[in-house]
Amino acid sequence: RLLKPKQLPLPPGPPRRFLTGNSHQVPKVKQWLVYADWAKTYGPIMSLKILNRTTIIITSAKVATDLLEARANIYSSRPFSWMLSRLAANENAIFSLLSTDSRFPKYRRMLVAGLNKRAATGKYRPVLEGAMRRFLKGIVANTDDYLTLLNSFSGGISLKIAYGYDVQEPIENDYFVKLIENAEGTAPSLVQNIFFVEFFPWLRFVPAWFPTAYFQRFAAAKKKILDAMVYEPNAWATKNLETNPTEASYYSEHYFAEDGTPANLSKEDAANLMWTAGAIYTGGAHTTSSGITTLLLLLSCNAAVQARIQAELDSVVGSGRLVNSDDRASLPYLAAVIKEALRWAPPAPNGLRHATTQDDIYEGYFIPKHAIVMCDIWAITHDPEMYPDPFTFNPDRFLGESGKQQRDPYDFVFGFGRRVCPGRPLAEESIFLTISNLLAIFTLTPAVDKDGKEIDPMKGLDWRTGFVTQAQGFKFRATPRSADRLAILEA
Ligand code: HEM
Repeated sequence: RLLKPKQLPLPPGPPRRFLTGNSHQVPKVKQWLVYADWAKTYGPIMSLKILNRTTIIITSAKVATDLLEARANIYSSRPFSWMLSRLAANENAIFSLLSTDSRFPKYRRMLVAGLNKRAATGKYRPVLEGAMRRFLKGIVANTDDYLTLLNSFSGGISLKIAYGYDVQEPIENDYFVKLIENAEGTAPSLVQNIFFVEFFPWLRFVPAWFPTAYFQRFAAAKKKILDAMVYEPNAWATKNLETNPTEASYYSEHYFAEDGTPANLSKEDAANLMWTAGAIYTGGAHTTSSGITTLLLLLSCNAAVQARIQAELDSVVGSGRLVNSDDRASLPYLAAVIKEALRWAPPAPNGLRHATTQDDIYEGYFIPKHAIVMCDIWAITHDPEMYPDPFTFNPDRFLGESGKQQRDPYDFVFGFGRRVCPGRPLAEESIFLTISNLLAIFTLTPAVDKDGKEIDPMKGLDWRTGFVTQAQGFKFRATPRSADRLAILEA
């Protein structure tokens, strides 16, 4: 007799407590390491119960491909959260938007078309090159401040592409750059903490002044931050386009009709534009800079890898000009280095949470409708079966005949199925341009202590917890390879 799906067991997981389930075990920091560790006991598909909600955790490429890709029709929604979606009013943002919402395919189409490779290497090329030059000049002035420089770099690209907005100097004081910097961690704080309103939705009617309604006041404060990131640049863009209609950006492309007059968008289309432009601004802000930070870390302590990249650059590009997008296909070693760095430290190690839209069965396990599905991308890119010796940074694994057989980590690092990152072409291009030109002009070495001894950047290294992680607490030096090369930056 066939069992009904609900009679099948959930995937295994750590032992649960009566009523509260696994709530006491939910890791607060570096979740990707904890889940990878649990997988050694419970296998590549696990389940947690947090009060009455099921979370499925995937830690292998096979399960991720079987479910998030092959069954994308079931696994491509986002979890509904009373705190994030409703009380902080973020349900229209693509990161929270349910796949069953009629706007979902529209948002995706707009973003995929707006951020594709042709756009990244064509109309947005001057934006990426300008941001790269600003970053490299900042490195000349003060290498120690590279984190601020990087956040301004990726924030600046997103703002220019999304709205046509030029960041103001000094960049770290720019209003919109500051807005996004201050918003870091806002959305995770609404979904990673356990709020009872998620399990007893009637609590949302408890007024904010009520002494126990801390969650209402918390959500209201976060709503202000999340709203500002979407409404304020949107208001700036519409106003700017009245006086500056030639500014090319994602926003202006939708705002004007083909004949150059305002397209008189319907209320719905104007809202879609506001939310998708907001997705470029927020989605692009920390991810690319996380990838570049990892490369700075790895390159500064790998002289041999750097020397090989520089030799490749010198033979393909020479020393008389900056590297540009047309060179990318001729620089396979550099491509392997960047790929390996993103495998070694995926910027979004836990990805973004998916959710199911119907009951499902996988390998004899029951996966309920509305389950939260998390994929531990870090665990996959550190699977020793797929990437032998996974903790070693080894770009050679992607080169030569055996390199061709190697599974591409970008299949995981940018997420899955219908939710796969629409910003990937832009991210790849900006990382390539920055790292190639950095090494064309400078050589990186670890920072030195007061006695002139090199400090091992891996010692005392830490990683930020959040949707996007970033290496913290290391320093490096950037020495110009020659005065002539440095001069190209100013040309
Ligand atoms: C190295 C850089 C980047 C990495 C590693 C990265 C990674 C990811 C990942 C893992 C997801 C979740 C996919 C899923 O749910 O399965 C995602 C979603 C997304 N990313 Fe990126 N991303 C990067 C850069 C960017 C950039 C530059 C932009 C925009 C300019 C962007 C915009 C988005 C958007 C809008 C989504 C949400 C898609 C959806 O919910 O349907 N990302 N990204």
